[in-house]
Amino acid sequence: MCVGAVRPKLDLMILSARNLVMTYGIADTASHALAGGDLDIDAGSLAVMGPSGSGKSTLLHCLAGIQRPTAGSVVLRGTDLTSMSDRERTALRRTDFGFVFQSGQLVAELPAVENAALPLMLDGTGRKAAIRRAAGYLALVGLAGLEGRRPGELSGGQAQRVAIARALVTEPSVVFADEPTGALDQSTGEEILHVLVRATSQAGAALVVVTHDPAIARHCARTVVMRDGRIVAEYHARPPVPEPVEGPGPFEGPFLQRTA
Ligand SMILES: Nc1ncnc2c1ncn2[C@@H]1O[C@H](COP(=O)(O)OP(=O)(O)OP(=O)(O)O)[C@@H](O)[C@H]1O
Repeated sequence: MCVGAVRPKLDLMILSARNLVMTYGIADTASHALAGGDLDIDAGSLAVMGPSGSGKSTLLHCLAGIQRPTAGSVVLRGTDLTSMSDRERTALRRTDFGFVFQSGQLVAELPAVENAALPLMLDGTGRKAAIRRAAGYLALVGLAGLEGRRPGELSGGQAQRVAIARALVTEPSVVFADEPTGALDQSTGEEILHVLVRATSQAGAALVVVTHDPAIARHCARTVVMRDGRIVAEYHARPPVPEPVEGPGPFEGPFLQRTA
């Protein structure tokens, strides 16, 4: 493991969804949460936006193998998740995906470093090695020195940093975050998103963030907008404009450029 170094990626396209359909209920009561559509996820950060009920969480759950779609495929580096058994998908989630939820969902009795090490210990890594690796990821998210604090002794933002370290500790291919800043104030939320984008990039993982907040989505390199179960728009952030070398010039902040 090399925390902080970019892991080489041989194949840029990590996850591909094709013709995704998710229907809840039947006949008159059917609700079409995903109405068919494609999405490719490669290295970098992707925000999924859209109004309430547009299908954001359902899309995330299908991409992450938590739910099996009614139709369509989700392929992780050549392996179709939709043709796997529940047991196989559960095993794949543990090794290939990391998750960050709205509130950290940390174990109150355990110190930060043990919370971050939990996925490794549950997967059979020895305690000492797991804790050493978790401490590296805590440092990556700016929590060096706070390894021994229990969740009750951490701020909301610090707790989310522990959750980010926990999501990265298994060295996943993709980190999925569902409204990861929803329980934080605006400035802490933006700070945490910045940490999440930077840490996942440094760990060599792709990031998929569901959010309703454009200020949060702006931290991601790419944004898709959903409506009625479909992706209806896609934007790419412009690369940051270099600082002018001499003299004051017009400031151009990062903004979104519509590409679809
Ligand atoms: N378990 C379920 N049973 C029936 N319908 C569901 C279920 N889960 C979601 N839905 C429906 O599917 C549609 C999409 O829901 P989803 O939660 O994916 O949307 P969302 O964009 O994430 O919404 P929010 O922003 O409010 O979380 C909605 O119409 C919702 O009511």
